[in-house]
Amino acid sequence: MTSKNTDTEKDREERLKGESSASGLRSWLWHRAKPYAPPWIVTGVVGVAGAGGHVLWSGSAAAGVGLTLASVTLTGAAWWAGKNAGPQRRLHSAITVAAGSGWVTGAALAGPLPDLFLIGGATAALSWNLRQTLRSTERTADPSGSLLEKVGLAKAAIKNAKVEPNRVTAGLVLEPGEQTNDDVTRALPRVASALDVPPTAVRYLPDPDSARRGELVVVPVDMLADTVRWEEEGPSHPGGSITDPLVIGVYDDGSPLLLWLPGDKEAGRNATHVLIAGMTGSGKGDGALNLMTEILSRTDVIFWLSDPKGFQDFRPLLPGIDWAVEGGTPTEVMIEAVKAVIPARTQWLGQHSYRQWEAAAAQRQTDPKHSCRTGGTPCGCEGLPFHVAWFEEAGVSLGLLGDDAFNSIANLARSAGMALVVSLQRPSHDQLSTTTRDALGSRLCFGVPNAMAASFMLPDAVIDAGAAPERWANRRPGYCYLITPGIPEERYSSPGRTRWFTDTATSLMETVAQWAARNGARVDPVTARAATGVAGSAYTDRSQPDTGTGPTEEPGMDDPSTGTGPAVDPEDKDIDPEADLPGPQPGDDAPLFGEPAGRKPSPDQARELFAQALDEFASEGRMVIGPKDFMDWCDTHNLSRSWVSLRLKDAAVDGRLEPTSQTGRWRIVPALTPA
Ligand SMILES: Nc1ncnc2c1ncn2[C@@H]1O[C@H](COP(=O)(O)OP(=O)(O)OP(=O)(O)O)[C@@H](O)[C@H]1O
Repeated sequence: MTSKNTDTEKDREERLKGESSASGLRSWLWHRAKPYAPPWIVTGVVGVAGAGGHVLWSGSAAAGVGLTLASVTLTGAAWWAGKNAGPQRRLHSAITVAAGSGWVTGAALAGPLPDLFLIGGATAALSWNLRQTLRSTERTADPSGSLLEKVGLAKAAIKNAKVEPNRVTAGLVLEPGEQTNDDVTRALPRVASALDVPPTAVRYLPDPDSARRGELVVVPVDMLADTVRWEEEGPSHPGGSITDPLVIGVYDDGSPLLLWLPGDKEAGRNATHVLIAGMTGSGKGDGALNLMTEILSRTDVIFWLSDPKGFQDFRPLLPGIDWAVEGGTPTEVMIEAVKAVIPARTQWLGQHSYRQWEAAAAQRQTDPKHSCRTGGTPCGCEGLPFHVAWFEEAGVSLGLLGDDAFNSIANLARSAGMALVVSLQRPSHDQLSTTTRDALGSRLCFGVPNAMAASFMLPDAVIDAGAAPERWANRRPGYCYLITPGIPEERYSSPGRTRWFTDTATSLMETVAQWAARNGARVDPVTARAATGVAGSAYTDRSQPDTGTGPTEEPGMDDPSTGTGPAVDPEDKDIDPEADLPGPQPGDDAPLFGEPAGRKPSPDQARELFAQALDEFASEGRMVIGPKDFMDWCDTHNLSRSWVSLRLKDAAVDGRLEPTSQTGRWRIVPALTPA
C-alpha cells in the first residue's frame, strides 16, 4: 500500500473520531473541501482581475494590445512549463490559462461578462477538482509507483507490464544519469520484502544495450513448494533419442526444466558437459537420478558411471549402465579408457562425415552421405551411440586426472559425441579450477552453503539478476539453477526443482534400467575396442548385473570385416611379450624403511616375481598401478618400494606399462596380458 493510502486511511480514521456537533460538522466539511479550494480561489482572483481591469483600462486601445499580448504569453508559458507533465495535464493547464487570461482581457476592455465568468470559471475549477480526485484514486490503485518509491527507485518508470499466470514482467526505465541497473540489482531484496515474496522470486534482467533499462520479473507464488515424486511422472520421452530434451524438473512458473547434452547446429546449441554441485542434503543425489533416468530411457546412448559411494543412490539403475565402477583404481582405469575412446570415436565420426555427433550417427550407416567407403556406396557400419561418462563425487576423479588433462579431455570429448557429467559436493577452487569448470559448460547448482560457493557455480550476471542458491542451502532440497546451452539466458536466474526419489520410486527405476538393458543402445565396436585396449579385462569382464542379456562379448570385437581384431595397440605390435624385464640393479634395492627380515630373492627371481605381479593385476582388472599397490607384495618378497618404482619405469620403457596423467601411476598395456 502507498504512503498516500496510509495517510488517507489516517484522515478517515481522524474524521470518524471527530466531534458530531455543528462545529464538528463545519470543521469536517472544511477539512474535506480544503484540498479542492485552490481552483475556486484562482477563479475568484481572475474575476477580481477582470473587474479591476475594466475600471482601469476600459476603452484603452494600448491596454487592449498589452492585455492580449500578456494573455498569449501566459498561455505559451503554461504550455512550456508543462513540458515534463503528461500530455493531458499540459493541455488542461494551457487551456485553463488561455481561457482565464482571455476572459480578463475581454472583461477589462468590454466590461465584465458575468455569465461567461460564472459558467466558464466554475467549469474550469470543477475540471481541476475532478482531475485531483481521479489522481488520488489512480495513486491508490497503482502499487508499482509506491513499490518503486519504497525500494528507493521512485524515479523509475514502469513500461509494458505483462501479466501471465504466476509471472509478472515489467519493463523498468531508470532516471537518466541518476540510476543504473546495478541500483535495481541491489534493491531486489527490498522489492521481495515489499511484496512479501521469497527473495528468489524477484529477478532483474538488465537490457544488455542499456545501463538504465531492464525487466523486473516477479513470480508471486512459489510453485516449487509442493514436492513432486519422480514416479508420478516417470521419464519424459521413454524410447526417444538423447537429442530430445532431458526433462529434470520444473521452473518456478511451472514450465519444464530442460537440458540437452548433444549439440545441434541448426538450433544454435553447442554440445555440453555438466557440472552438478550442491551441499550435503541439497538434493543433488535425487537431481542426479532425474538426469540419469532421463538418459537411460533413451535408445541411442551408452552410460558409464564412476561412484565412490558404492552406488548407494544408483543401484537400481545398474542393469541399464554399460560400465559402472566404484573406488579409486577402477575410476583411474575408467578415466584412461575415456581418454582412449575419444580419438577412436572422433575418427569414426570423421570417417563417416559427421561434423558432430547427431542421432543418425547412432544408427546403422546406410546413407551414402555417411559412408566410410570411397565411391559413395553405403558402408553399413554399425552406428556409434552417444556416450555419457558420469563421475560422482568428482573431486576424486579430477584429482586423479589433473586439471590440464581434464580440460583437454573435456574439450575433445565434445567432438567425440561424448558428455562428461561430474558431481561435486564443494564447488570451490580447491576442488576444481575455473578453467575446468568452464570446460564443463552446463551447471546444475543446488543449494550451497555460502555466496562464495554460489559465485563459483553461477555467472556474475545470473547472480546479479537475483539467483541466490545460498539462501536455500540444504533447507530446500531439489531447488536448483540450471545454466545450459539452448535455454535463453534470461531463464538462468529462475529457480527450478528436480523431482523427488523415495523408496516408492525403486521399482520404476528398476523397470527403466531393465528396459535400457534390453532396448537401449549396446556399446559399439569402436568404443568397446578402444576401452578394452586400455582397460583389458576391467572392461571385458565388467560385471553385467542380471539383465537377461547374457554375455559381455562386445559386438564386432573379433570380426575381421569390421577391421577389428585382438586388442593390440598398433604401436605395441612389435613388442616381444617374452622380452626380459631388467633385473634389480646394484644399489636399487635400498629399502625405504629398513631391510625386512627373511630371504631376499635373487635379481632374476625378483624380476620374474615382478612380471607375475603385473599379470595378476591385469587379470584382476587393476589396470592402473603405482608403487603403493606393491606394499604387501614388497613385504612378502623382501623387496623395497624404491626397487619397485624403478622396475615400473623400466616396464614403461619396455612398453609393458604406459604413463598416466598422474605422476607415479602407470597403466598396464593389456595387449601383453595373458589371455
Ligand atoms: N525434489 C525434492 N523434493 C523433496 N525432497 C527432496 C527432493 N530432492 C531430494 N529430497 C530429499 O532431500 C534429502 C537430501 O537429498 P539428497 O540425498 O539427494 O541430497 P544430496 O545433496 O545428494 O546429499 P549428499 O551429498 O549428502 O548425498 C533426501 O531426504 C531427499 O529425499
